[in-house]
Amino acid sequence: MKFVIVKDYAELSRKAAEMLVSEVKANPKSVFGLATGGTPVGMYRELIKLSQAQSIDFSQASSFNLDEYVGLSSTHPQSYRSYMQENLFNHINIPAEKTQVPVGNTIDHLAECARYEEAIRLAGGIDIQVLGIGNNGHIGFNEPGSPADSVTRVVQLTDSTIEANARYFDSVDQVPTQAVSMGIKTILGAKKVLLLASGEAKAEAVRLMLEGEPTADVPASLLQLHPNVTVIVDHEAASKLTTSVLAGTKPSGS
Ligand SMILES: N[C@@H]1[C@@H](O)[C@H](O)[C@@H](COP(=O)(O)O)O[C@@H]1O
Repeated sequence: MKFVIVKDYAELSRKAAEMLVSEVKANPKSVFGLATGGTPVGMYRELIKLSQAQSIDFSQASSFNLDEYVGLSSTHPQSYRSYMQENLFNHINIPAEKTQVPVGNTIDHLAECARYEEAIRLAGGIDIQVLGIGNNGHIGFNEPGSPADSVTRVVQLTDSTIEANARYFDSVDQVPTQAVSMGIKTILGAKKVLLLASGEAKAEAVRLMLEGEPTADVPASLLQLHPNVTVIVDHEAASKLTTSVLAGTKPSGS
């Protein structure tokens, strides 16, 4: 696991965007795994800036988002599809039909989840998966207890996740209680993973992710099982790490 501490959110956003640009420059047909939430907003902003400044071509690229709320239509302002359109897709030349976000308001969730897994497989798998991290260590919407062999499925959101995400809705009771989410196995199937964490509220989750054994109780800790993970955190998110992690002597085997 490659662990990078940066001074602040601006630097984190720049570094992450530069990694995605390198990816598409090296392979114009890159398959991106994308994330939502507050953390990657700055990365998308930087990515748009770099793309415009350097005329980066996404016309052959494709993308798969981690998750979507159950019950929200793609045009709902708080859907993750709307988020992606506003924060990225409307501003780069990735073809609309090559951007995939799970459909949250289908009548047949099982079929949608199976279709999504199959679409990732047919695309040749994800080249680089971007992740944020929830305060409770979730990745995508894989809440504590999500098994390492889980694939795309409907998941129940925990109260803490619903409360944390209520800031995007008018009130907490408008936050959907379920989501369609890629599973841990889906995420671990990506060739590379890039996890971003910023701010003190993430410090404990970052510590639990990197210290100790991989466990389903802290879904992000299962990333220790992946051979190519880059974690970029700012000083605040790194503030609870022990010196052994900071010195690069832990986690072992990565
Ligand atoms: N499903 C998303 C996650 O993908 C995201 O990582 C997490 C943290 O969000 P934020 O970056 O806003 O703290 O929120 C949501 O639950």
